[in-house]
Amino acid sequence: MQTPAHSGIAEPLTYLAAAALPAGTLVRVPLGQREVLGVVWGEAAPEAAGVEGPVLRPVAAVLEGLPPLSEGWRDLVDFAARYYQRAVGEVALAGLPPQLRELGADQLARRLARKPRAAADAGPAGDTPRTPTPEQAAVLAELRAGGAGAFLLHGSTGSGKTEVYLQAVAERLAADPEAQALVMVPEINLTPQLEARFVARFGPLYGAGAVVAMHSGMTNPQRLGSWLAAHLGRARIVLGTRMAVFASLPKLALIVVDEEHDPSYKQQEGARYSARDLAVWRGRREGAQVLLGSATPSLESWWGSRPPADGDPGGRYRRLAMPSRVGAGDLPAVRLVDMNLQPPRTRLSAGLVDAIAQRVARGEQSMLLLNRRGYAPVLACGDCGWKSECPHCSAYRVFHKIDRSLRCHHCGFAERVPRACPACGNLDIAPVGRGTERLEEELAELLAGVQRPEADGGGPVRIARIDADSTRHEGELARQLAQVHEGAVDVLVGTQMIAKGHDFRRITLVAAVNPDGALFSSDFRAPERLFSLLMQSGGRAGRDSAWLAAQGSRAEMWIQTFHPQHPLFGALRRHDYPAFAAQQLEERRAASLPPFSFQALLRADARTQEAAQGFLTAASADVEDLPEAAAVQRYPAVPLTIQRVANVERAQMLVESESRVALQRLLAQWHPRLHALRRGPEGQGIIRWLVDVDPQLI
Ligand SMILES: Nc1ncnc2c1ncn2[C@@H]1O[C@H](COP(=O)(O)OP(=O)(O)OP(=O)(O)O)[C@@H](O)[C@H]1O
Ligand SMILES: [Zn+2]
Repeated sequence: MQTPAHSGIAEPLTYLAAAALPAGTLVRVPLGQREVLGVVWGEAAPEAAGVEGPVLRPVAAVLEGLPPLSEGWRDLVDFAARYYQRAVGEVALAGLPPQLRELGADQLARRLARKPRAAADAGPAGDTPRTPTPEQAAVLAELRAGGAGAFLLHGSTGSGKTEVYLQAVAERLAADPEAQALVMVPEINLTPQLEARFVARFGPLYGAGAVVAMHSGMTNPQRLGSWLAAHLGRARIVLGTRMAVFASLPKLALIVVDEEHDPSYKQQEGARYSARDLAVWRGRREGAQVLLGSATPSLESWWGSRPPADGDPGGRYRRLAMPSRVGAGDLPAVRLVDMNLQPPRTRLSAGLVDAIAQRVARGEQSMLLLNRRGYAPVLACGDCGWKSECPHCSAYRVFHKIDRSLRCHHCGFAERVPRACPACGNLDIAPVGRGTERLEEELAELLAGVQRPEADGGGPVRIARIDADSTRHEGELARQLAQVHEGAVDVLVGTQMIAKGHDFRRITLVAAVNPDGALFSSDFRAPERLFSLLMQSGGRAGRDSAWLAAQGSRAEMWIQTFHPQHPLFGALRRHDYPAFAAQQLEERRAASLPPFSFQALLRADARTQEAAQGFLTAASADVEDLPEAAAVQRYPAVPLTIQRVANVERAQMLVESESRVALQRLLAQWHPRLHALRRGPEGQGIIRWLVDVDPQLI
């Protein structure tokens, strides 16, 4: 069961039961004054059956009708808890649907008695498999022959990875009438298309209930429904986000991790697990095949799938490749615009505006990427130098013109834009820099004279914006994406939300307006993220090669940069992920960074930066005596990049080792000491501390 957070109780608690309960049984047990959900984790050691100490309390109820959670599932939870330094109960509970916690035994029995949806209502019209391209066929053959184990599918954007997933799943399910598949995607609401495809493909075969979704956008009853269907074996396919890695799938045969490089597979609170890494672990534990797919694999997975070479046995994953686009289309031609050669303060180069205008006139769509929402990141006074700082965070509040607000994107603090400078009264306060709102506005001005083709009804250019602001309301994102797919939009402006996975058919030009920021970040993973973001967004252009040819058009990716000589752009121009990866791995090896070393972050939040750092420094000294300490480097405590959020000071300490085992051992022994430290004088003023194993953001 879930014990109170940070109580330091990491192990299961012991209860009395009238008869032996098999491990994995779901029960209700008393905890303090409450009755909570629990999972029987195993039999208590005889001495725990308490000669001394408190009298054991009995189990309150057994959730009848639910088969016990499998040993494989419990092992997964045990491993995740140990590896990510959390309590077993916390991880187990996080892996179960929230509503299961609230239901009593009777309520659950009633819920289980409810009939599943009839197999007849198969939902939308079916979707027939396509004849695989030669590359798809080769990959499917390797998967068929490959058996259990992990595979990395490196497939270009538009190479038809989705079709490979669909057919690999179909083969598994057809081979065994009970087999189940788990398909994970980074953010399901970004790809409503995909869910529809799976339902259309498998609904007619196995009934409407055969495909269930699992993600945080669902209501609690929906999540319980999906979980039960999977646990009881009624669902054959679970399609979900990172949380789905904990789905109870008694007959799991295949796990697919789409866009395996995506940072959203890493949970950023509570147990900070990587769903991708757990998927690989789970596949190995359960003898299931694991298929990781991406056009730009994470460097960890790329390195992990290297072929054997002399003296090197190679990686643990088998690498599969689909370099070509379906329909023999080309990847977009990459054009770098040297912003040093543009007139000062140019935001959109004349060449780019012209290229967009031409495409609008031909009835093609363009897409502009700017990874910053709002109108302008800062509002400033030209007289006294006042800037729109957030009073609670070490960050500026962003100017949103639409509702004339200044909003902090870190703590949410929002105010109306002041009429005059709050510091000196000057009326002339101005936005500095630019976000998607402003880009949309400027674009409308620059393209004001452009007409759409008469054949399509003519009229002025239609610009749309997709970002976290424009899609705040339920269903809004799906509606806006549908508009783009229908061709009701000529130019789409947006943040990285528009870069991912969408199979847009009429986009022929993609532009990254200002990607330079990530080139010089202090986070060693920033170039990797930038490269994949650019590759991914470029991949939205020219996906329908037949239509493109009929248009007499070419797909292009434009990049505005002040650093056109940067090697990252060189590799991007050639669509050469392997070259980029090789260069990055070289640097990582030289600097002993992952995947050549293993990291964890110890973080402390406190009222003052001194307290936070002091706690970390003391924590570091506290493990000096451990035998592993020599093999695990602990760097000095430093403030986070955004050091203060909502009046809380944040500091972190990087912990690194070339030995994963040494790092894990040290962390395990550190845990109880950190709890003790928190209670002591060094813990004064500490609000919370946490450990992030294999951190993605440094
Ligand atoms: N064998 C095939 N025959 C015809 N069309 C196909 C085939 N396989 C895939 N397609 C089509 O090709 C397009 C691209 O496929 P898909 O979206 O799966 O690419 P992807 O590899 O997932 O790309 P990305 O990484 O950019 O998301 C889709 O419209 C898909 O329907
Ligand atoms: Zn703030």
